[in-house]
Amino acid sequence: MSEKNRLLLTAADNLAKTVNALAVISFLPKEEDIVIDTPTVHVVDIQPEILRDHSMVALVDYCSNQIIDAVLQYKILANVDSGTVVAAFPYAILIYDVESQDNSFSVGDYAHIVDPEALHSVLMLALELAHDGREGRSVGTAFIVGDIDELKRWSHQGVLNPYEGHPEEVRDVKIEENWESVKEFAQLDGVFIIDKNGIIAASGRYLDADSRDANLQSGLGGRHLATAAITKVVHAVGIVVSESGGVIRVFVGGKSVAQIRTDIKLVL
Ligand SMILES: Nc1ncnc2c1ncn2[C@@H]1O[C@H](COP(=O)(O)OP(=O)(O)OP(=O)(O)O)[C@@H](O)[C@H]1O
Repeated sequence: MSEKNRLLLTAADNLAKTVNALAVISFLPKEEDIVIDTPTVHVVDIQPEILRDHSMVALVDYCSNQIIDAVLQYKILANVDSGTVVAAFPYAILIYDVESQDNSFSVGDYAHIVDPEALHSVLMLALELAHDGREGRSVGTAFIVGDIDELKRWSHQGVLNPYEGHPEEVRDVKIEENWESVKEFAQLDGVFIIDKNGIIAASGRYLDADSRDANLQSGLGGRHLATAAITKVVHAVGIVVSESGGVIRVFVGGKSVAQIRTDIKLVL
């Protein structure tokens, strides 16, 4: 690690201790030879060097965009929704409040619809799918979590349901050992429907809610429209992993309530 990066990380550590931060989010190259006291999260898949000769304004713009994306992912990975983090960039150190307006989405906000632990698990899974895809290919799917009787009523099976007849313990999204099969079935056409406690009822499911009224940003296709539409008629939270965009969107009440860009990846 260059001497400059070592200094930046040490300064970030000191600042983190002063403001009692939850973590240092490091946008510096990850190397093993420096360990700081504050828990550190490394951001990978970024190329800050591309901004080496840019203006101060461009740098600030870059840092603020990156920190918004990183903190949204950090909130999911660490399962926190309040507190402060310190971000260390090659050019700057920022103190950032995880509750800031850019990151106001919080799993607990939807506890009246979905068990927060179940929603947290689905978001973790969505992040893994968005980052890693499946067998080298990007995968798009959606998880609709909520009132399962209503979800069944507003959807139908597109292909045979691979979860049919299986016991709850292999259908529970809160159990990490079950994620491998979820990732496998995410390649099927259609979506997952999941009850409010995180028990998967079906995958390969086609949503029948009328999406003609869904008012989403242009460029979003059938999967996003259908997910938005079903959350308007059913007490449910919809999480879409886009196959084409590297973005996870969360829908409630027919509207997008969070947009998580996944072109950067955090490593704890
Ligand atoms: N009503 C629906 N219910 C379930 N799945 C759907 C529905 N409509 C579309 N899909 C699924 O979404 C897939 C992608 O469709 P489309 O490209 O139009 O969606 P999109 O919103 O642009 O998603 P992405 O960003 O992942 O490409 C389809 O192949 C189909 O599997």
